[in-house]
Amino acid sequence: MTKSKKTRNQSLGNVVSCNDEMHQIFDLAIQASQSNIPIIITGESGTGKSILAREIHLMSNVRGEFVSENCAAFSETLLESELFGYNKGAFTGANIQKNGLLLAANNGTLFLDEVGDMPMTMQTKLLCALEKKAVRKIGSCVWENTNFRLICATNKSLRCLVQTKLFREDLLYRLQGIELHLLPLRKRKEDIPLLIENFLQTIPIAKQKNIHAIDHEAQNLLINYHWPGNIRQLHHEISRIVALKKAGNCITCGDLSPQITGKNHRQYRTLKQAVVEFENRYIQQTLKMVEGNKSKAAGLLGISRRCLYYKIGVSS
Ligand SMILES: Nc1ncnc2c1ncn2[C@@H]1O[C@H](COP(=O)(O)OP(=O)(O)OP(=O)(O)O)[C@@H](O)[C@H]1O
Repeated sequence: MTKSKKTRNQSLGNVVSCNDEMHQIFDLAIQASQSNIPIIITGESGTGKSILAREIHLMSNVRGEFVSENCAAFSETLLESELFGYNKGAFTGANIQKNGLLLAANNGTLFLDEVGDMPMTMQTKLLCALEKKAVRKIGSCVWENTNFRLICATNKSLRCLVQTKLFREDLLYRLQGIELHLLPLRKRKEDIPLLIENFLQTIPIAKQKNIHAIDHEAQNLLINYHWPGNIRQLHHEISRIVALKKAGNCITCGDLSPQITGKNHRQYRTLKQAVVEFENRYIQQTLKMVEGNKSKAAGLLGISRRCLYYKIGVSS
């Protein structure tokens, strides 16, 4: 019996989606959660890898904690002490003995985010710990048993990292029991209205201000935007809007960021730049139409050959 279930709109706990491909991923995640096979979640930054990992932990039958670490956030030595722990006196500043996260995750789930950024020496130590199901603290010669379900996430291709010798091939095989790939938001635009609705229900300030709707035009602008930062960016956009909104219960175009409405002044071209761009395009089209014959092109464009040569930067 799973604790978290797919709801009517096919969401998996807090992971919301109405996209068919994502539903297949949800089904796979439910199946995977009931086994102890390592899981690797791939996808661009902000596509929901961390929240899916947490849902898998909630659905699984493990009794222990969900312990999470971002492998890109620490220097090599810090990451080592975070993961493996240390004995008192193991290095300057080690005033107490400390368990690492591999021990803290015993009987639970260890989630290693951005695993592709893990330094090589740490990869070797991790592989050894996974093989032995045991860890040795820094400065200790005692192996301590630990048994956890491993979920890793990466926005890089581990196969490419293996080819460039930045990731151990044997560790890759050890990690990739089941791969769950999360689509970028631009490939599941049907999720945008559902996510907006979800964020309006879950962002506290939206509830406080009773902002519960979005008008059609504003929603269409959000659907048509390409979302390079994926769902994280959409979440920030909605959080920003509700925080700044002074009046009204409905989000409108005027509330959206300039990069979404296309009114980003820094990206705006002057009239002169726009005219030059148009002229160049038009001249190239005409030249193509007359198969490069400059006299014919000049005639069609109503300018002298000399002027045409000047405009396309060729000396006559
Ligand atoms: N399907 C979803 N439904 C609801 N919220 C989501 C969904 N996917 C992502 N989010 C929200 O988007 C934000 C980013 O998600 P998350 O941190 O899980 O992404 P990530 O892929 O792990 O990012 P990174 O690769 O940068 O670590 C979070 O606020 C999360 O709650």
